[in-house]
Amino acid sequence: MTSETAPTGTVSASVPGHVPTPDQIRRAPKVLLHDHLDGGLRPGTVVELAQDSRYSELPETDPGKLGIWFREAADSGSLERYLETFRHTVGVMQTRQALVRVARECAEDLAEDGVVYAEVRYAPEQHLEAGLSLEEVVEAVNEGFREGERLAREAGRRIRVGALLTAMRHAARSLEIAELANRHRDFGVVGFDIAGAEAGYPPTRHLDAFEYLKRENNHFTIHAGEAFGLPSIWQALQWCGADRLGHGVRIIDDIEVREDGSVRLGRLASYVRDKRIPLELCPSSNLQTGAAPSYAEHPIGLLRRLHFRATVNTDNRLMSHTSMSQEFERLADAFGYTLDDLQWFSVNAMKSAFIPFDERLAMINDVIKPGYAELKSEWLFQQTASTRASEGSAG
Ligand SMILES: O=c1[nH]cnc2c1ncn2[C@@H]1O[C@H](CO)[C@@H](O)[C@H]1O
Ligand SMILES: [Zn+2]
Repeated sequence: MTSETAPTGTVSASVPGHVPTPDQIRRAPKVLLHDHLDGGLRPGTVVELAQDSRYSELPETDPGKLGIWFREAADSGSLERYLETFRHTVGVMQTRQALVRVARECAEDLAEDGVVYAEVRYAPEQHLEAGLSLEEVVEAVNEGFREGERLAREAGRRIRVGALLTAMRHAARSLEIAELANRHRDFGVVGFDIAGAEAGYPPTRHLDAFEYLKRENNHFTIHAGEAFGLPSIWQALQWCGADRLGHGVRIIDDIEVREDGSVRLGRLASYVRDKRIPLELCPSSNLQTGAAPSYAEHPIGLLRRLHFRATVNTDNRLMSHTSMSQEFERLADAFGYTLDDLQWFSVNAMKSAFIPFDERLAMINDVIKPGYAELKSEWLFQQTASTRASEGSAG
């Protein structure tokens, strides 16, 4: 497989340290591993679905105001309060039509943003209030993703979307959801996850689900190291056997940066880095829940320099008012990332996806690398043209 390219600061010979423009970032092929279906609805869709289903609890009925409400309510500094906002999105996602629509729009919106591969997660157990079965929920979401992929293709964009089935960590249905994920494997579902409030709900509560998935040779990620620190990450990896960490940002607590700039990794941080455990980092979400103070101080800067298998993700596009392009833009602003850095994150993410290795490799070699190469060569020729023009006007 491809090597993980040079660390920050070492730019390739062909492209000097050029911070990409918003347009280049949007056109760059991006890979998204951590995005919640119920955290990414269009505000206008929430309003319309609420009208259709006579859901009367929305705090605002104007789409613009509702979008702002979600962002502000999620800007709470605590994961628990952030999660309260999902009551309204889950509230309007209880019928087959609503699920198909939300999934279709999700695929379309991601494709429009230049995402070429996405794993989108949701908790089927939260969509049963109007009488759907777990199977019907999964079928509706899969149908929506397939429709969205098709509509994106018709609009000249390419995206592939896989689903991750989430079990809620405070509930007790994880084994059932793991079995559901296993039944729908190869039919749109690529893995399993647990989410919800972290403190007080360690991943080991769900050991039976993880052991079942391991026996089935299936894949899973675990939300860990977001609102709670190292013990949660350690349990997720060493007790539960997670393939990836949802967030995992608190691994930073096991890394010491000394005054002279040298760095010492603890045993757990070394394990995560050396075993190439993918970190599904979500910068904007972390700022809202208080897991990081600012983009510039977000641990992703250090984790990238230390060659952790870091990936960039949106978590909840509605609550964080973000997109993959936005996350990349914020990081490029904060850390001066170039197209080479953005390619590194995208290749890291593609390597860490739950689809078969040959398909990941094809995405890297046939889609991601050529996409970045195109942008870099475009920029190179623009540079040559503008240098010539300025030489011309000077002479
Ligand atoms: O960042 C997060 N940490 C933990 N749980 C989350 C996060 N974002 C969303 N959810 C939870 O996952 C459920 C299924 O998608 C959502 O309903 C929400 O409760
Ligand atoms: Zn999440």
